[in-house]
Amino acid sequence: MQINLSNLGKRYNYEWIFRNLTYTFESGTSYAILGHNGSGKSTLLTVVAGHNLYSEGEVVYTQDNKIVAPDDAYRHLSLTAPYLELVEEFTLLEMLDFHTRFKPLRKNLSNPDLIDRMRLQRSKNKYVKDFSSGMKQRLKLGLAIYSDTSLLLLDEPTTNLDQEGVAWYQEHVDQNREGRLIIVGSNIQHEYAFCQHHLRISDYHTSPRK
Ligand SMILES: Nc1ncnc2c1ncn2[C@@H]1O[C@H](COP(=O)(O)OP(=O)(O)OP(=O)(O)O)[C@@H](O)[C@H]1O
Repeated sequence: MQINLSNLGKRYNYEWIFRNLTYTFESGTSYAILGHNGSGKSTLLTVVAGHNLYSEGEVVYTQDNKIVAPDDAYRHLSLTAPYLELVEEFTLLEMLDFHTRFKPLRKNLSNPDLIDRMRLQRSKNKYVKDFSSGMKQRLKLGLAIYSDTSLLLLDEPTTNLDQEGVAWYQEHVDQNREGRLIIVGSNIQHEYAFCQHHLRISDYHTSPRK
């Protein structure tokens, strides 16, 4: 997946979050969107994911040299973010069955294989609502990283993870980078250390922002 942003701008009410953003995210490359709290990292990620409307400019998605209609872009992407909820009423096995009906897994992994990779074997019949916050984060990351998508969007990926969880994230994202466009929204170096390019969202502010 390649994404071209042209003069992109997003406004909430009368406040411009970013403006005049022209940038190309190349396929097979990893990018970090950097900026202080409230600078607009999540806003840009949700706009790129098509979950949030932009106010001006253009977003063009290209896959294998063919333009992807914006309404179809969601088929090619996976996103994880603190504000996205899991289905709490499912057990882990039910959650995976549900998710993989819409988003098959990479590398012909089965659902039990993914549970092994997430190191959640002992919790396969546990309800998601009874997971710890770190287990929920590992589940969200596992679903995103291991979905068979060419665009991986990671917003604050190590939220709620301990040191072992951070190492797990780094290992698994590294094993699943090849050929994919990855965009990380973050302020924490260990979340985006693997990214070749950095986009500072404050470069696209129209005035100082709090
Ligand atoms: N739905 C909304 N309506 C109005 N303003 C919003 C909305 N969502 C976000 N904002 C504003 O947009 C700005 C950017 O928020 P955003 O969440 O994108 O920042 P961020 O860089 O991801 O922050 P953080 O590092 O704290 O997660 C903030 O001023 C925020 O208040």
